[in-house]
Amino acid sequence: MSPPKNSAAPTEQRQPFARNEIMPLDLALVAAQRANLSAIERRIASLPGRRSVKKEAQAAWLLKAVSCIDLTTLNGDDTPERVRRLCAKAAQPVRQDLLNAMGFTLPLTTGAVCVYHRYVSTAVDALAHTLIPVAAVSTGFPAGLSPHELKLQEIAASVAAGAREIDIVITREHVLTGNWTALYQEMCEYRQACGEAHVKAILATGDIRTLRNVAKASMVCMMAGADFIKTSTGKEGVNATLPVSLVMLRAIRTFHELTGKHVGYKPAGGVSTAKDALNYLILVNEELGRRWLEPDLFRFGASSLLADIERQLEHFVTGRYSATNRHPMG
Ligand SMILES: O=C[C@H](O)COP(=O)(O)O
Repeated sequence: MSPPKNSAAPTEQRQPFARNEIMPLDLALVAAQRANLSAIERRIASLPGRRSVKKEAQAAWLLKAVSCIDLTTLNGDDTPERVRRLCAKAAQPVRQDLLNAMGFTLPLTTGAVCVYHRYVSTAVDALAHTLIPVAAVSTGFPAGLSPHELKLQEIAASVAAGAREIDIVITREHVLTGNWTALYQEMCEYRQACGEAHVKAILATGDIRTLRNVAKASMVCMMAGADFIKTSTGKEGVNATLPVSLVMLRAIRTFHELTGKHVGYKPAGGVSTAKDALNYLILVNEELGRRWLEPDLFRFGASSLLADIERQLEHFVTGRYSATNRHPMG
């Protein structure tokens, strides 16, 4: 895989964010969604063997990955100070001496900082000198079982506090009971409550049991105006995986072929190594093409991925690995 040109363009030069729109629910299209498990497994098994990305190209791809990270803290013991440290890391994600040694001169930031609603204003203040957007997990994250009206109010509060991206969680029950109309209705209301803020629909794929459900839920959320579809909260038993990603990327491709709309993709939860990141980038590149490898259409939801990427970049520059604790996140 050749290295990306313009690996991590400054935010103001990035592609303008496209918006999806609400379209009518097409239940026949939902019913037509399939997932062939053995074909999916064969496709994923072929990934690491067929493509290896080495040295300079790998460093370029890892810088691209950094620009697509939603740098995340979603813990019960989060504090304003932790969020401020995370924001500082998002604004300078890779040490300047490493960037200098690689001859990398473009500004580099993460794609966003992702926090609970409580810390949106803290993050907005801490990032005020940057163009980095704040993403809020709203709608009763992670289970999504708060009363519907409260979920809509939480979205409105996050937007009012300055969140430019809202990561909503769907009600898994709607998928598990095949109630696609309820899922569509819910998602449409979330989309409307977000206003100008971009909305990412978290499917919680580890909870919805089958890849066919993943394909159908992806399609319903896109019809209901989701700007991104996202795998997981990071709190399910199983979070982002490559097979689930393949199903969601193909749903995005089908939706694009049918509507011309570009919907983004966000694998989240458990993506923690540079090698993982490269596999996801390769899969997205092969399934959707380079257009989807920009921060307006691709993000990693990750709390610890950046530390491993920085470690690998340090190894690329110095030939030595440093301890993970030399790359604190927050
Ligand atoms: O949306 C992001 C996830 O919650 C982050 O999960 P992680 O801590 O496994 O990287």
